[in-house]
Amino acid sequence: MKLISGQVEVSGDRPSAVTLGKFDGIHRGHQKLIRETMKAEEQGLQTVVFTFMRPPRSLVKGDGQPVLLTNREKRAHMEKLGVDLMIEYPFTEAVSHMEPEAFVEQVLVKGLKVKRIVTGPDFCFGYRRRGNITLLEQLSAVFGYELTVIEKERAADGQIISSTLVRQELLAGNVERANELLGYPYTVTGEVVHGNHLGRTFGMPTINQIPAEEKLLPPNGVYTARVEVDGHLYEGVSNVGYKPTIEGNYPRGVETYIFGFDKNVYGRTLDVQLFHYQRKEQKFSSVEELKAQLARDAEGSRQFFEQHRKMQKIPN
Ligand SMILES: Cc1cc2nc3c(=O)[nH]c(=O)nc-3n(C[C@H](O)[C@H](O)[C@H](O)COP(=O)(O)O)c2cc1C
Ligand SMILES: Nc1ncnc2c1ncn2[C@@H]1O[C@H](COP(=O)(O)OP(=O)(O)OP(=O)(O)O)[C@@H](O)[C@H]1O
Repeated sequence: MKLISGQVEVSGDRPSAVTLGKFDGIHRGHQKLIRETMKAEEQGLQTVVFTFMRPPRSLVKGDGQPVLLTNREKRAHMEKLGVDLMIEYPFTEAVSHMEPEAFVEQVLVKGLKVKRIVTGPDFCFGYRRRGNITLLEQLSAVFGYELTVIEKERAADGQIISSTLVRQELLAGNVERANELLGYPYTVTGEVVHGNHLGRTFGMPTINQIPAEEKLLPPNGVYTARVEVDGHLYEGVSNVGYKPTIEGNYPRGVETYIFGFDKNVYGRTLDVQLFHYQRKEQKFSSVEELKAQLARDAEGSRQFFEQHRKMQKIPN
């Protein structure tokens, strides 16, 4: 996959099929849109995903709302989906004031040689979000591209899937629901850093990770989890939080006891997949109590995996 990041002037070398949006989370709706865009490969078009370097709303309103995917994680997902070109467009003052007609003509038509545009029905763009599918339809006759508007993907209960909904579910601790909407397990990526090496003395070595500041974390507590190391998925149990039982001040992090694993992974960047919220993070009155609870947490996680494997509910 080719990446163009932070450039206002973009140019594609081949005619393209383009889909646009923030794509935070790349949920099932986004995946449907991207797959639809990729169908144009049969007509010799390259698949382009046009996204902004950070959610436009955070700049417009000045709030730094946490994200489901960091830029780095988003790139990895796009690559895996088979996107040919990903554009991370800078959201500068000038860009936010661009009229939608100018954006279509200069960026999509002249820059990317667009022949097909794929969006959802509510896609808005340009100054004051005046650009919409009606305008894209009108301009398709002028610039000679085809517009495909796809219906919104829904959850099994009929609810429309959106990044906002996934964020709400995760913040409420509903990891299973979030995973259903995403179509994959919510994953936290981070470098493995040194902890206090206390876990080892309990017979439960853990990996400690401090995720990117902007990454949305579910509520502090214990989660059934899986960690990917060298292409292998290891089951385990994670704690999200500050470990209040242990003296000292710790940043909010993710700490995982990986079952049957004792390789040295310090300094490596690993993915932790979350499946199920088990309990709140607690301040125990002694390390002994914490240790006993950790054994129960691990057992809870093992049981979850065993039951869900039987129901074939755990993805490979
Ligand atoms: C599954 C799991 C649950 C945990 N739950 C708590 C908790 O409720 N309260 C707490 O203070 N620390 C909790 N911790 C963090 C432990 O305090 C930590 O694993 C232990 O201190 C070892 O840390 P170290 O790797 O820095 O040595 C939990 C850790 C894991 C892996
Ligand atoms: N459930 C869905 N099914 C199909 N397409 C979708 C779905 N949700 C969003 N899209 C489309 O994906 C593109 C990117 O949209 P965007 O990144 O704003 O997604 P969103 O999930 O609706 O985000 P938010 O919740 O922040 O509004 C748009 O064209 C949008 O219409």
